[in-house]
Amino acid sequence: MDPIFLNLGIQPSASAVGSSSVSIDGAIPSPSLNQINGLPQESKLATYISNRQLSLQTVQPGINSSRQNHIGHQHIVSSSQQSSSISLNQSSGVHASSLTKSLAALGLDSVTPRKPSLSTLSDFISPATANIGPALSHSASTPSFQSFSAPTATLASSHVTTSPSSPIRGHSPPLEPSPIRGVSAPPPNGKAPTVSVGDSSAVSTYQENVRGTTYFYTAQDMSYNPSNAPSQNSLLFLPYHVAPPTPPHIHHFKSSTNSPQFFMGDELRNEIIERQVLSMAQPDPDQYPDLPREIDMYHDIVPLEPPNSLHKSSMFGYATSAYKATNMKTGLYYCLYRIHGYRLTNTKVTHIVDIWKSLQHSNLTHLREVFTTKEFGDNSIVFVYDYFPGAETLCSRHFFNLGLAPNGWERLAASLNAAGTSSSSATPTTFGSARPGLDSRNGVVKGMMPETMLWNYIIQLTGAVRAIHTQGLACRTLDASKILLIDNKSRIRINCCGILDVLNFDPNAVNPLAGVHTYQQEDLVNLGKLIVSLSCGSNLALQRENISTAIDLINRHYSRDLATLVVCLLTSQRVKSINDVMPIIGARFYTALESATQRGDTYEAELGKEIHNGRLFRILTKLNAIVDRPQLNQDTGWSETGDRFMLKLFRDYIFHQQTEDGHPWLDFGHIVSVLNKLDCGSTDKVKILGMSNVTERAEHFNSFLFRVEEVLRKIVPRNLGGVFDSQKRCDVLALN
Ligand SMILES: Nc1ncnc2c1ncn2[C@@H]1O[C@H](COP(=O)(O)OP(=O)(O)OP(=O)(O)O)[C@@H](O)[C@H]1O
Repeated sequence: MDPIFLNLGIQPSASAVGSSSVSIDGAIPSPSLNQINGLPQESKLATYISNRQLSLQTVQPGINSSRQNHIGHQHIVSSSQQSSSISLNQSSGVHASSLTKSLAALGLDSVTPRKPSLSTLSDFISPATANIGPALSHSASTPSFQSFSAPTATLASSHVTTSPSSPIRGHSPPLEPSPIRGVSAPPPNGKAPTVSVGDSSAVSTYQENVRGTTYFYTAQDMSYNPSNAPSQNSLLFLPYHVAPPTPPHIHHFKSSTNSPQFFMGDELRNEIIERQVLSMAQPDPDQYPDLPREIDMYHDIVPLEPPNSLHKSSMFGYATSAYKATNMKTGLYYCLYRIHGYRLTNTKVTHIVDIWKSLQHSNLTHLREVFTTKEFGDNSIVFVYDYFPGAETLCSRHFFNLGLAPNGWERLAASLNAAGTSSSSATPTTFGSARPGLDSRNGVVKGMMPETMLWNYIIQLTGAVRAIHTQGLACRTLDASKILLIDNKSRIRINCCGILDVLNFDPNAVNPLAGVHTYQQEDLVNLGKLIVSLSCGSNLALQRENISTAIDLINRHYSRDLATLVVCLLTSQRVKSINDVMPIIGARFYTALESATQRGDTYEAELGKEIHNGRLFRILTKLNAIVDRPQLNQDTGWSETGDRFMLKLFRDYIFHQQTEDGHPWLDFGHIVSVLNKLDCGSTDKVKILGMSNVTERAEHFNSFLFRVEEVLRKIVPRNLGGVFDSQKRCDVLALN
């Protein structure tokens, strides 16, 4: 596509009844410096706009006229204001056959060939990673020194050369932010900065004096030329943020839909929302009348188990309860795992607790701290773990949720008997359908876990156990009731590690960790038992009288590797170390790695969409904080009056457009495109027409942005700060 520079000119709209309009059109008047947008003469923005417009007029006439020959005529009028209207009006003889198409061209295509403005890529590509140049700005917060491109004429007046070793001394700190956002300016015409030849550390510096304050800029701050980029010199970067399509490697392993994927996929969104809702749930005070308000450094105590479910844990020998709680200092959620009626007698145990605290693995719930409390009315010891909203134990997922309990095991065993007990007569894939009495779907016998899922668990569990053993500890909680499934699919974490070490701590032992080797061997046996119980869908499979039937089932249903692994773990031929399991897992590691990588890719693609959404939301928040405040009519800082009225017109330009025949015109692409132009401070122009109290002029997107920022800088501490500060997540808005 030919280079197109939007040149938005004044052209009264035929259907514009009101007194003002914004139109996209041809010629641009060249405003004098002190007329520009009512900005003070010394304003960098005023200087920049003036020079930019002059240079556009002198340098680009051919481009402007050629563009006018290519773009069809359009006329779209805003409906929101009787007194004002906004129109897109491009002078050309060609008829507007498709409004949407042409506007899309205005919004997106027109920008393709242009060199990037300094701020264009800043939100997403850091100079370090993208290698595309320095000083890319970010529009989400206060303008930074890096985001400023100095105006050409003013800066040309002086420049100095310095090096990092000779600090610049100025009247004011050199990093003072400029009000200009996202304006790209070429280096001063014909006045290149001085650079010390042969001294690679030298930095070219410009200085500008405004009302007695000296600002210093490096050449890198002032301009960015992609041709200077070492490895990207043949690329031009879009000066706007546009949402790219889903990457093909993601698209092809997801179910594709016809609708454009602007937002995160439903499945992932629902999953995340569900977890967020759960993590913020509060207990019903009627159901839990005795719940303490605070325990140690934690408040908002929420039980994770139903009321009246208290029972003695078979693993710990004490009654236990799990709560979600919020840490007072950090506001983070944790799981408080309480052991009822336990009195800690010796503090030497802190040594072991410290080792557990230092142990981090993606398949373990991290132990954060241990404390004792009497807040529950007894002596309790509380183990604080990371909290995973919606986590459920493997026991509840696989043993109770399949509709097999309580007689699942019996049914499975009976099915086996009905099918005959010869382990050599069936293959894992055909067994289910070949044997009467066994309900099989997709080659999986009901009640028995699919082998791929089993291996997936085994890989994660052995990874965690390996990390624990390497640390000189033993897990001791390898049981389906102490393994959490933390998503709806297959991510698991071993829970409650370290509790038995504390509960069974012998203060008189010479070496409290002396029994670790024995416990590690027990871990291996427990892993074998866990595999058996998961394969058969029941803990009953582990009972002495059932175990041989269970092994027989495994032999018949699963691969030889799995059967071998179980036998090795459970019998005397068992593996001596967790590392011995790795060769049996073999190439299945690749499968696990592959699916983890694919998942990572998917999440990254989803995250990419949300980056854009969050940014545009921020812009909209800012704009809407200013427009339509009639009660503040007397204050010239707001959109109902004077110069600020243009912000309201601009809002209409984004959202309230009409076709020539008066119908509302909505195009998501237009909205996204315009917001992106605003965000990056595009130099494209929107022409304001016939406003009663504002002279006709073309407005850059960056000057709208400047106005929004300027007003917000004034009002946020006064009017909005309180509102947003009271929100826990005010950083998302980053208004100032
Ligand atoms: N770190 C955690 N994050 C989120 N939920 C957790 C966490 N730890 C435990 N839970 C939840 O708390 C509940 C109780 O856990 P617990 O270990 O007591 O299970 P249990 O089946 O009651 O075991 P036991 O029979 O030994 O008491 C479970 O539903 C579990 O999902």
